[in-house]
Amino acid sequence: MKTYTLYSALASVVLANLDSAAARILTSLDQGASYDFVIVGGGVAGSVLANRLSEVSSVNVLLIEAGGSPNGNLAVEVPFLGTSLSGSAIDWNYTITPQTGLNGRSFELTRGKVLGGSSCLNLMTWNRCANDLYDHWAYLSGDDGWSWANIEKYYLKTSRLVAPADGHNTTGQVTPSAHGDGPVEVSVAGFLQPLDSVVVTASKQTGGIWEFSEDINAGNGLGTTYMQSSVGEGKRSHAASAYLDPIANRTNLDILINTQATRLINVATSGTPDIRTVEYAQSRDGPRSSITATKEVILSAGVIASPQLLQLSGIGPSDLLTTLNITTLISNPLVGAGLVDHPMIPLYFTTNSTTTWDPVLQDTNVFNGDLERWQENQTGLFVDSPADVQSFWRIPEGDGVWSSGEDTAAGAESAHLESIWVNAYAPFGSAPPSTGNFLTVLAAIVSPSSRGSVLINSTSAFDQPLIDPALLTTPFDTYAAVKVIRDIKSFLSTSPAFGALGLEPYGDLASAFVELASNSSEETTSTGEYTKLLKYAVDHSVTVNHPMGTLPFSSSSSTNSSSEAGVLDSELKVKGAKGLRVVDASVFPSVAACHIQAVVYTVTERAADLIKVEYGLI
Ligand SMILES: Cc1cc2nc3c(=O)[nH]c(=O)nc-3n(C[C@H](O)[C@H](O)[C@H](O)COP(=O)(O)OP(=O)(O)OC[C@H]3O[C@@H](n4cnc5c(N)ncnc54)[C@H](O)[C@@H]3O)c2cc1C
Repeated sequence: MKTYTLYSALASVVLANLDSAAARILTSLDQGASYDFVIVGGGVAGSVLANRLSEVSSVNVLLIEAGGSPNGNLAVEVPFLGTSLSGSAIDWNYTITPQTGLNGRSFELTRGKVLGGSSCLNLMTWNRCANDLYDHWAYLSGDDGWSWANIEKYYLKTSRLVAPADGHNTTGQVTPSAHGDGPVEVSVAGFLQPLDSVVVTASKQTGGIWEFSEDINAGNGLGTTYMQSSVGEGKRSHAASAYLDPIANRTNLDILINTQATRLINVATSGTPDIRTVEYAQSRDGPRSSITATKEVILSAGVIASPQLLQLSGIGPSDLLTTLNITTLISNPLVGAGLVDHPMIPLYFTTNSTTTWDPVLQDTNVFNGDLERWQENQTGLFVDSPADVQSFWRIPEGDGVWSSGEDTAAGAESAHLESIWVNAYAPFGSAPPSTGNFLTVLAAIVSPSSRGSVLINSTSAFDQPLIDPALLTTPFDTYAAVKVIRDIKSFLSTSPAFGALGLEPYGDLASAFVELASNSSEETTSTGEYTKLLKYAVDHSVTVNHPMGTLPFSSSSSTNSSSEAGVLDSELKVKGAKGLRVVDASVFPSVAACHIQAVVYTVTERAADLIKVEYGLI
């Protein structure tokens, strides 16, 4: 099943060819080329590292990327078309394993295969998570450098607030002082929808868990807020446009595209493995070449490919490696374990509002008109991602679910649940209805307790590993799936602002919504609401595409067998190895309860300084 099918059929007509003409971009390396740092993967983390390390003119940096350049791909540039890129040539087109928590369903997991990585295909929501996420990471790793007080300066280096595409007055919609002066452009929506003010009014009317927050990036990760996105002047601002394009004239950075790292090789003849050689190829059966970094290799291939490459190189669960006849260099069962993603349940409602953007999906002429408007002067619906408002909230302390388990969130300002408000039918796995007006509420669990894995089942880097996010496999997560739907149902039915929309649950949701039983013991009978909502969640859950945590960092002193064990030390170096670091979404030591790209940018900004300090470069 395809998770993001939104207007993919229509958008396919506007996909342009990749253009890989930027300077310093290579398709093969010169004989005898030498590099201090070799970075594998040119996504969010790899692009930031390539930029920050090559700021030092005395070092030479090589960035190896499996995909090509995103330049010239209209669907990357136009924010509204972002979801059409799932399943395209710049997607790795992974499929997750059949999910036991979802009745055996499996579906595609989108990951960018292009310079800029998944930031070229994502939905651009810009959340940096609550301060307490970073404080929790400092606590888990014993490294105060990860605390918010110390990492704030790195967040401020990632991005800057710019005006929305329509230049409207954003007073009360965002707090400028919470933003920095970095390369990624961030803005609130430049073509606000009628639904947005309804949700904001409802949040102000209702308060409590729905309370309005002027800026979700100002420290507290809770409340209903105008969504900020990595968009500037109506165009997507991604890792390659923000961090690579401006430095195309640097002569100490080479970018090798359309080239896949196939494994890492130990250069030590004895003692601690020194893993500074990268083997690479341009096709499954093509010749293998290799390059050795004089200082270190940094793996930024993302949450799926980074653990895959470690396992292919003999770093991972020794049982698994033995089964595949791979010699174990470093035995660590945590390599690839701990995969966590945010489950998301789309809820559909019909509405009597005629101001939804459903016609864009229902009529090619309307779609083309909006696209032409964007092409003319970057205005109109297509300057934004399909949603402009989001809400984050917690399951309260007194809730019975906590009697059987610890809080799954990082702290009191980190959410358990989220809703994203879309002013139309946002299709996930099925075509949109050909007529009618709709509201979609995307209900997500952002602090789930389920943990899955990424494990190779072949010795080729060209075969996808087994990716099991283990969605909805814990009692907390199934409870939270029902809870998030119920909280949204209650918000919609109690806040007067929604009254004028005439909302009615649509499709399977209509039969899942039943009146709360007067006798709570009826709740879990086959006709009770709890059972019906859980079935709805099991049948309809997808993910928000936020996988993380497959190579967690940890206390530098903890060993692989201790309870605080991780794969990396707190400076992101692979434990038990020399010359090898990992920097990407794999490294998160606990679940981040927000959309995670800004967290990856922030982590990487710190990582770049850690590397510079280690080699006396600052
Ligand atoms: C459809 C979708 C929607 C999303 N929506 C949002 C959102 O709205 N907001 C948000 O905050 N986050 C969102 N995300 C998540 C966010 O984009 C990612 O978390 C982030 O990009 C991860 O950064 P990364 O550096 O870890 O990996 P990536 O950005 O994925 O980069 C990894 C790079 O490594 C390359 N690579 C992999 N293997 C190899 C190899 N063997 N050799 C060479 N190169 C290799 C890849 O091609 C890729 O370029 C979304 C993601 C997707 C896919």
